[in-house]
Amino acid sequence: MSLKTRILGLAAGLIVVASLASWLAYRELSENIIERWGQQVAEIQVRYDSARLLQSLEREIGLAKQMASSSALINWAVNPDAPALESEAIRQMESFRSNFRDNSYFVALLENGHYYYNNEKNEYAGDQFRYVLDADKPDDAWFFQLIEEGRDFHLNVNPDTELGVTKLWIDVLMRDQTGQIVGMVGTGLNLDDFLQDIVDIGQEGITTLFVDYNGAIQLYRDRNFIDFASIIKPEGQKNTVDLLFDDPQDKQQILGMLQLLKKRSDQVGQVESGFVTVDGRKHLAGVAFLPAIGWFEITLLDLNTLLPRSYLWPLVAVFLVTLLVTLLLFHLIIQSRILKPIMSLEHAVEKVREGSFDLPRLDKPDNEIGWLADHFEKMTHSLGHSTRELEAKVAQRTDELNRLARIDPLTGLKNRRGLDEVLDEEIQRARRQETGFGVIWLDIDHFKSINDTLGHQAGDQILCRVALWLKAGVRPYDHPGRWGGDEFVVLLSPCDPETLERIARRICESVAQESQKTGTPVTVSVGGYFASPGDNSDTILRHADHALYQAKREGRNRVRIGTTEDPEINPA
Ligand SMILES: Nc1nc2c(ncn2[C@@H]2O[C@H](COP(=O)(O)OP(=O)(O)OP(=O)(O)O)[C@@H](O)[C@H]2O)c(=O)[nH]1
Repeated sequence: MSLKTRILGLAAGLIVVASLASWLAYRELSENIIERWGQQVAEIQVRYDSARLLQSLEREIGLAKQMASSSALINWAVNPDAPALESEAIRQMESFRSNFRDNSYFVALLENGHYYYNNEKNEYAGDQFRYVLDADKPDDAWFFQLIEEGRDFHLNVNPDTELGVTKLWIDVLMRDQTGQIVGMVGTGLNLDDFLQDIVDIGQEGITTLFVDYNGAIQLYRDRNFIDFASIIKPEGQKNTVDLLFDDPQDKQQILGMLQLLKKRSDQVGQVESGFVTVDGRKHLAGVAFLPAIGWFEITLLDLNTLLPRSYLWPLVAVFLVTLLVTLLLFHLIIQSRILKPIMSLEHAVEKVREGSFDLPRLDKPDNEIGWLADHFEKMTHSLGHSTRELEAKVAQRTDELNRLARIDPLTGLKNRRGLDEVLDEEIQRARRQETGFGVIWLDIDHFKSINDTLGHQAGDQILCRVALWLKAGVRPYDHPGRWGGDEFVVLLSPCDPETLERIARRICESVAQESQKTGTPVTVSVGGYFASPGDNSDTILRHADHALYQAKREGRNRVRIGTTEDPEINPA
């Protein structure tokens, strides 16, 4: 796998991991934010709803308490059979009726159980006495229960079957100067209007309900859940708040909150909150205690409706786009700053490996890779320079060796190999140009005895001298050489037979004359042969050697020129 693929794979892997981590962090964070926000909203909402409820009830409760402390009503309750007191009391009741929001009231006397009532239509004018409360009638149990409990104030949601109305009743006990209970007064609020105005305010995602000390539902948008006549129901038969929750843990949680708030009832404005599931949807529940009426307010916020997670999707989109742009930028930077320079460097290394020091243009970014490329370029230049220098030296040495391999070390003339090469060249040239060339073969006479008498070193000296005289006796473009031992060969080109003979004689004579001057006279026997085009080296050398042999045989120190018709060479 290439480096590019690996780096891009690694980058993609890292980005996937980062995205995953970011997504988890986003989920955790968004949940956290929504929860914190929800808790704040729940607390504000529960306080707001409580304030709205209390605001709408406070005036009615105050009026009802005022009515309960009216002396005309108390006096009458103590003496219910006195007609004067009754008419004064009814006058008082009617004056309160016009002040109550519902324009209705009720008065119940403990002494005789008489129940008085009039409504906003003044339907029972002059006939306010409606019926007698019966302790044995379940519908009237509320009255006797409240009297027994001795609670001075109570809110009660109850249908009055006698009157055919369902109201939120405000019940206040009437006491005489000694504190004895003498009756009960109050007013009612139309339940449907109340639910619509205070409880079911139509805000999507927000549910408000009120429960009493026992958790019995007193006000809720769905009337079927309301625990009517709660006060007279035994425990276990009440419609309690846990009916709303499917999860037993939620029930426990809410009931726990009610207990806690009840304990802290002296601390004003306390709110508890927690998550619950209602109708399969997660809600945040805010709970507050309303000591003025002895109820709890519960506000349920459906967070998915109030703040759907889709609101945060633009954030996710921004994140994803940023991620993609980052990946693209990362790719471009890695490509231009690392991968391209590395690839151009690799290409250059490959060229050097193949023996070429002419580098292509290298990418050199201002980083470690660029510096490496620069070092490599300089190193390659100096390597190329040294290699060229070395190659030149090797070629020079090789030429020198080649030259030395063709030179006789003692005399400095061509050796046998050198002579062979020149002979081949001359044979070729003769063939090409259809011209002949001359060959001289000479041998020092009696050289063995010179060696024997004067010594080998003196012999060498004579060989060197003969070489010098030989060189001096031929033309600059001729090729003198030492064939081996005391034998020398000269190739004459261009040449004709006359020149061959003339030069051969000149050599023979100059050796004899010059050696005289040295005190060690020597002579040479010389064989010559004029090679014709088409002659090969064997023929040529054999003829020259034969001519030399003849010169020797005829007494030495003489020249013999061989011919192609020589019967001893060509016996046929
Ligand atoms: N000093 C010296 N002697 C050499 C060298 N090479 C060969 N010789 C000697 O040269 C002599 C050649 O003798 P030949 O050519 O056979 O005989 P010659 O005595 O010259 O007699 P002819 O040729 O018949 O006149 C031998 O004794 C070799 O040992 C050399 O490099 N230096």
